[in-house]
Amino acid sequence: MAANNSSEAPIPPLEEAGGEGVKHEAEADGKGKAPAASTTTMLHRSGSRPQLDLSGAAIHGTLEDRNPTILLPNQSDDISHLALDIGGSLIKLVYFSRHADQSTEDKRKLSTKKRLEIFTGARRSYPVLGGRLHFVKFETGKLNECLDFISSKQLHRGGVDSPSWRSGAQPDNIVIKATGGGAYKYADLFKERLGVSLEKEDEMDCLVAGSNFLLKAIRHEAFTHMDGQKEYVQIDQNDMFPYLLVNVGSGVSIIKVDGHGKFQRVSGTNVGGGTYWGLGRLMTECKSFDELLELSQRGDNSTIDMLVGDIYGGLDYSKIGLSASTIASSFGKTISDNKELSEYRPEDISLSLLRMISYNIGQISYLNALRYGLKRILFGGFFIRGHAYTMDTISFAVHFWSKGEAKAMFLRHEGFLGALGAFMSYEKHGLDDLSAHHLVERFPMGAPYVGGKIHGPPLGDLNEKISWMEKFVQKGTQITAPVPMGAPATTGMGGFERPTSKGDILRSDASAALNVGVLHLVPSLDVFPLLEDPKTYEPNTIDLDHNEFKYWFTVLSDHLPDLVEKAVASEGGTDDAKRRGDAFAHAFSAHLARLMEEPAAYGKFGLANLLELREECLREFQFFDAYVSIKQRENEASLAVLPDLLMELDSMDEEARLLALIEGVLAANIFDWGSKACVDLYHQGTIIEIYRMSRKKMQRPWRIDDFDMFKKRMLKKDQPYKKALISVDNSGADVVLGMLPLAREFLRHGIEVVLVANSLPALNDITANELPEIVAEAAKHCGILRKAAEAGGLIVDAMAGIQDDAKDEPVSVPLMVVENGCGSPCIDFRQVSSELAAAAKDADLLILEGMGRALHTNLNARFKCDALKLAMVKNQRLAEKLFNGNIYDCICKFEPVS
Ligand SMILES: CC(C)(COP(=O)(O)O)[C@@H](O)C(=O)NCCC(=O)O
Ligand SMILES: [Mn+2]
Repeated sequence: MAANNSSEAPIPPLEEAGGEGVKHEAEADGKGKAPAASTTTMLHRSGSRPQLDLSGAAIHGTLEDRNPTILLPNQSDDISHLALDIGGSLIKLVYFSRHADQSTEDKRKLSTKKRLEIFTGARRSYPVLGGRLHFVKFETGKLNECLDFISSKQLHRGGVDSPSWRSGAQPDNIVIKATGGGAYKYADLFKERLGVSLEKEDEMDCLVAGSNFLLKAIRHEAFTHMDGQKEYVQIDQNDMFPYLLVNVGSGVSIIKVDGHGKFQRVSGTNVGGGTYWGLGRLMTECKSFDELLELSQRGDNSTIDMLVGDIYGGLDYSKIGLSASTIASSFGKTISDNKELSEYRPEDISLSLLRMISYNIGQISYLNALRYGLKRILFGGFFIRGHAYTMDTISFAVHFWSKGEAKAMFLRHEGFLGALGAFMSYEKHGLDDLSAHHLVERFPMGAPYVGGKIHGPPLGDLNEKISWMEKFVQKGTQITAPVPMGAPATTGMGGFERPTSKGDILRSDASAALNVGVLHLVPSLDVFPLLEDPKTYEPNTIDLDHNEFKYWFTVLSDHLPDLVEKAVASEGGTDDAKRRGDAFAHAFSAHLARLMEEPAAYGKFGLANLLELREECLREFQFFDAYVSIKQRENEASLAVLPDLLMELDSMDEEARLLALIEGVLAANIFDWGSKACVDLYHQGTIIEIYRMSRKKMQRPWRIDDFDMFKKRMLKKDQPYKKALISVDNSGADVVLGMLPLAREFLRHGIEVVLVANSLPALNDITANELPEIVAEAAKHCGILRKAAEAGGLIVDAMAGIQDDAKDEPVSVPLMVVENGCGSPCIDFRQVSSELAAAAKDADLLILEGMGRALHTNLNARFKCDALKLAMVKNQRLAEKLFNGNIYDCICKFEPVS
């Protein structure tokens, strides 16, 4: 295991390890809108390269606008960057697709923007638009497939929606950024087949730029892998450097990274992925890298390697800390065995090779880390392929040699460093100052189905996706991912016994692909400014460990038929809707199955992510609002009884009213179509009957009951609240009979109110688009709401024909509605809409309502302003786990800042 010194070692070829059995891809083209991506500017790529064409730029908008839109008349409405890393074995593609133009901003958004003085892209000379970053790979041997892919999507011409494509015009001199040896080798072919020139980018530059980008912009990109356990590590953006980057391709490059664009290739080794695959191919009859890796799962290297115990008569050499199972000499046993190659099991050969090479890489990396005093070693490159045993072996070597001082880390996008770096080298993609909060990672329905004979996901439209899913289901391909996750047994300090494997099929490469989703770029997302400490903030209340996941797997699977029925009905119950419904159910079940196998498969995954995944899957099959008619029905029924409720409330004194209002919120939070228990309940009566019953049951003290503390603070005359952010939850009684009357009380106290609602539908949650209409309806019966809604720009014209019971009241504080940037039943305050972030700046009270936003997430979140968390617990297990309580318990948790 001699380390190569950089001065003597042959410079390894800078390409990736790989082989057959790898196709594409971790991408899909869901048509669902990303939350809150709102843009008005027209941008496109010019004919020659994907850059902004600034000619004829003009300011668009009024002069008072702080940050007016800049109209670029010569830009098309689509900008798409494509970059390639063409290695010896694999071609990696990274491309950016812009969202379709979403300039149709509704009145609410425009007036809110103005009121809150929201601007996007203030730090840039031009705004960056929302879009998606896709990661795709092909075997280099199947270059034609890659060219067909680029051509079918017209990626080299800005995508199929770009004007140049639609007009059929053939732009000349298109330049695509590319790195890797193939950028030289295949330049002519690209020119011939696609008419594009490849602009070569230095491979080291690209690796470093790609790695820096990932660490900076993607949350939980890096992870450690020890004894089968994956643990995500959040690297502090301000403390990223220095680190050692080890890119394990066909050969290995070792780079010391000191900053952005600041690095030095300090070493390398020619014993890398290519060596494993090359020797393996010669010594076994494997036809692909993956096959070889799969064999190692069942190998026993002690039949080939000379172990310490072989030399010491089965004993440890404890004086120097070597256990009997330590490999003394890789392949050493074969010297004295007198056996032919064919007499060794290919499984054992593969494992010996894998261990020899992985240890060697780990050791050389450690020595270089030691040489430069570095503690962090990041491993990338397609040799790793998300293969648990490879990662464990490398980690073990680093841990062993450094005596635990240095840490081996791996990257989820390990194979795409070069391609990402090439992508970053476009001068004006505008992505350099992105932060994690701008990127939302989504796992499209194709993700669980990579590998096997059917490759996916489908590249085209919805119909293709569905038929692909149907084909998949017919074939009955197993939805299992037996990536070995069991802890390999270690014996003392020396090394591992044979790896424990969970099955015979290795989906190493597939799992590597599964570990990355499509990155949705939503420039209008922000960190919520009232978070006490965004760095330590964790939205999920409960860790989704294996046990917990098992529970949620059952709950969500059981709920699926009902959800599909609602979704299909929401689309008219047509045959097409039924087909989509089936496809959705299969896609979501497959995700669940995949996560059941490996809970960390999609990065750090909590219940919030799981519930959001379900909504995203629905959108992917074009179910944009499964509960639309239920929501409408419940809104109407609730609005009909609202005047009576308001009258009843108005007859009470201030203190009694406040209690009735909070009781009302808790009682009405029962209308939750995501909870099995509640859905069962709905069969027993009308919405109004259930609401009455729920109110009657409101017995204090509630399971958490800070009401008195809240009342005291709320009614403090010398220090009234100024502005309350009220995050609402469900449609119908919840918002109409619960939250609106509470908001009205705040307005009555002269407190400005901002209602915060979902950007996209999720179950029966009310959305920010739907809310103004409900406020307007309610305002017909209530002067306070009407004046405030008018002041907040929610109602533009005073409505005719309504009783004007508020004409004598002074000009009201405003009532506004903002969207939260989410399309999920939960909320992650690291990624909220810029609208909400702007509205939050001077708020002194935050109210979170509902199980999703106040219990599953944010129960333990701390804010810089007072916070009131209100919810009814509609799940027995959660009630027990969090509060040692029971289903239908109520939570009123008040957390004043001082
Ligand atoms: C999806 C939900 C979080 C929505 O609850 P809400 O925020 O509307 O109070 C909730 O319905 C839930 O946790 N359901 C779990 C499934 C069940 O208990 O049947
Ligand atoms: Mn809800």
